Amino acid sequence: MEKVWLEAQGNIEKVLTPQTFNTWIRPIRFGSATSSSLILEVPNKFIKEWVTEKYLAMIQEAVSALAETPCQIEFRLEEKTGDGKAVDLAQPGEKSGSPTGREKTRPGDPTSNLNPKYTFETFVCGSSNQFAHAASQAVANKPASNYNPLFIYGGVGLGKTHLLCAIGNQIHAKNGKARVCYYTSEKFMNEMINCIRYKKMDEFRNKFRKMDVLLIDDIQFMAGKEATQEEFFHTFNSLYESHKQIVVTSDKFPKDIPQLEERLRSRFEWGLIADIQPPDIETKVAILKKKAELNAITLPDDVAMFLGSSSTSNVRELEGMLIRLGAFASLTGNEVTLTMAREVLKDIIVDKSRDVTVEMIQKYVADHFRIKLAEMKSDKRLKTLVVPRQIAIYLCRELTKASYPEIGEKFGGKDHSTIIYSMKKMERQLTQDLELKTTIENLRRGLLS
Ligand SMILES: Nc1ncnc2c1ncn2[C@@H]1O[C@H](COP(=O)(O)OP(=O)(O)OP(=O)(O)O)[C@@H](O)[C@H]1O
Repeated sequence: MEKVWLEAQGNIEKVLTPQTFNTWIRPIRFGSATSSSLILEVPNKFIKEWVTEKYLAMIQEAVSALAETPCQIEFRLEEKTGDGKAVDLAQPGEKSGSPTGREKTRPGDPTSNLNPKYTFETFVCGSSNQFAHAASQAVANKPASNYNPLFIYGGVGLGKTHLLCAIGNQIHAKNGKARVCYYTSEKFMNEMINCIRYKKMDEFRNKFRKMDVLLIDDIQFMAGKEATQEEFFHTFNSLYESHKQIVVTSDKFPKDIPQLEERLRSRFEWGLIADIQPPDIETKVAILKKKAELNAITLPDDVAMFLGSSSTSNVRELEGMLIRLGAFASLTGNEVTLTMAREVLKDIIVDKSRDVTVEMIQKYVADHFRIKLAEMKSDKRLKTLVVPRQIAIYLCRELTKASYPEIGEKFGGKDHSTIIYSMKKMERQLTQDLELKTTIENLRRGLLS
């Protein structure tokens, strides 16, 4: 039967393009046979899946014709000649590959594309990204082991590149000799085009295929670029078969990337797919605080909250606002305050407070303290009424554009000097009373949500 298979392969070669034949059919080897079935060996599960889907009928026909009897075809994964285990990049001794495998990374190596600031230490983990964070850490601790490929997807500016680089940086920190390559898919494509132009494709292929870890950012840019996908597909297979780690990021789930070849899509789905969701307010605030610390910007809690409550989930945009505030503060020699933040960012932050009215605040605060609206507006001096009233006045000033006289008018016709006095008192108390501060923050958050 082995002869039958070799002959069948020859016949199939005549009807397929050389590229297709070499990719899918040539690697298939004779395994064993019975009178009515043929077991063929394929080098990996990707080829097995693809060939079963696309070429099984053709192979069956070719073999049955030569054997002169209907023949069942079964594919089996080839036994690896090596140990078949994942390479632990933390153990330099286990590495195989090209003679340059033990060399230190040199300037100009693709590793130098990694942003050194994007590490796990600088990444804030919250409920929105904890799965992707954990998966990335697992991959960084044990590359090419459990999650290969790792596919990270999520919206714009949610930290995909950060995690991708963190994986690369950690692997590299553990083992300086690991060949870690970070590329955006766009750069991969541009470099490939140049190499085709200058007839350097062998160099291009060798460069990627000798990597221990390949990190490709924004894979969705490969959509519709057939030649790039084809090249990446071969790079992928070559690395995967050599037990090298592949991590890709995308703004979409594999099946939602338009014009992505099925064979690539299925490969991405073989491994682990981890998503990053938009951060909640708490995570946004925690990220802002971390970024402020890293950039030596003093960021008061109320300002962090103000930025965190803005409608954007894009962390890059939040970071931009923070840097702007920091720059403004340092240029004017002032501290970052809420008033300053509101002024400096008035064109950027879609200020939800614009929708908040004095009446809404009065009702919300009155409900919170379980007092009547009429009591809120009255002149009664009971402490149980004075505190909510002063808090409401403070929030009116903070969240609405109403002037002191307008606020006074809506609080039972009080004079504007009473409102100013109330504001000043509240500002003073806020510097000493943490409980009051928390109450106001919660009320503010409730009003803006
Ligand atoms: N959880 C986080 N902790 C700390 N920084 C974060 C976090 N998420 C995002 N960032 C920061 O936000 C910025 C944008 O992140 P990044 O570039 O990784 O986003 P992305 O998802 O790759 O965006 P794009 O879709 O545009 O490629 C970076 O400066 C990154 O450090």
